Amino acid sequence: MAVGYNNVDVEAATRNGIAVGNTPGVLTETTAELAASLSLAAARRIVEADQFMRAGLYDGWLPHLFVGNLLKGQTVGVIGAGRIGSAYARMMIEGFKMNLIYYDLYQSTRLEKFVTAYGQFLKANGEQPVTWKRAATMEDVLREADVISLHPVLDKTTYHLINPERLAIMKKEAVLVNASRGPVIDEVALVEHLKANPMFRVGLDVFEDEPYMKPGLAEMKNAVVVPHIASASKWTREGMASLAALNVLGKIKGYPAWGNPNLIEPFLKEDATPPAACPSIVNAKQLGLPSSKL
Ligand SMILES: NC(=O)C1=CN([C@@H]2O[C@H](COP(=O)(O)OP(=O)(O)OC[C@H]3O[C@@H](n4cnc5c(N)ncnc54)[C@H](O)[C@@H]3O)[C@@H](O)[C@H]2O)C=CC1
Ligand SMILES: O=C(O)C(=O)CO
Repeated sequence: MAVGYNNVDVEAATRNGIAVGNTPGVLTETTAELAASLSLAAARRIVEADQFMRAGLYDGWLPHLFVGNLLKGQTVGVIGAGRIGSAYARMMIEGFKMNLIYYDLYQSTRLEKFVTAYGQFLKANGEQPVTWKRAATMEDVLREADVISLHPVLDKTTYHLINPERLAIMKKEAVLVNASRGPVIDEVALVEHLKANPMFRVGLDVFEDEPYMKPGLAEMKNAVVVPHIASASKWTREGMASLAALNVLGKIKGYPAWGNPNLIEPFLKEDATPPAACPSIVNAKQLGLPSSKL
């Protein structure tokens, strides 16, 4: 069960009349929160400092001990401003008063409106307003942002989206976070970049050859690594299980596909019968399945 389905050959499934279900929406905030956690952990060197403390190396406050990056007033870059990317952007903007630059194939009007409104609120309170920019190219995001989080789907257009050339244009003290899919980053190139740029930091939830890391990554102090736990909250995992089970049940019962997979709340109510529909079938259109609404 997952929202990402890059590991499924949807074309082959469609050719064989097989419906492919996924679990959108219930992972959005949980995954965005983990990306925000990785951003903070990398920017403020939390894991390094924790290891230092546990090793008994702390012998008093020092002005330069584990100095990291301040987020307030800096720029957050989002590549792939869909459900999760937009939720992450809102957290970083509202939580840390960061400015936004994003790159997506589509305009995220709702996100832009949110930043504009929040900027006006800050201004009305005598504070520096936050700003947003939709970048014309991914390179613009990489050049300008202080913290960059990757949230696109994995497909041919995003495979090794972060490569040696693109790493080279990022700021030397940037923070890069990936809670999308491992192969979005060329991990061998990343290890080399981390070695050459000790102030460059990453927070990774996903890896190119999961469950393995590329040689050298585990030794890098400027990398925070966690084992694909972005969606690991109880509410989310229960929601994923419910959506997956309701997709299967719906197919067995011959129900139509739900009309709007971005609006899955009716399937999650504990005190109500779920709609007679499959919550999210990604190849519903290609299979010619009828569509249902509330
Ligand atoms: N680490 C984890 O546990 C989790 C990882 N994921 C990953 O996150 C991905 C995104 O999930 P959602 O936000 O729900 O999907 P979404 O479909 O709402 O957002 C994906 C966004 O990527 C954009 N995009 C596609 N190709 C692009 C390109 N070449 N350049 C820039 N943007 C591009 C799309 O236009 C879309 O806005 C999933 O496909 C999955 O792989 C999702 C949940 C948990
Ligand atoms: O849903 C997904 O795409 C995952 O990676 C698992 O949470």
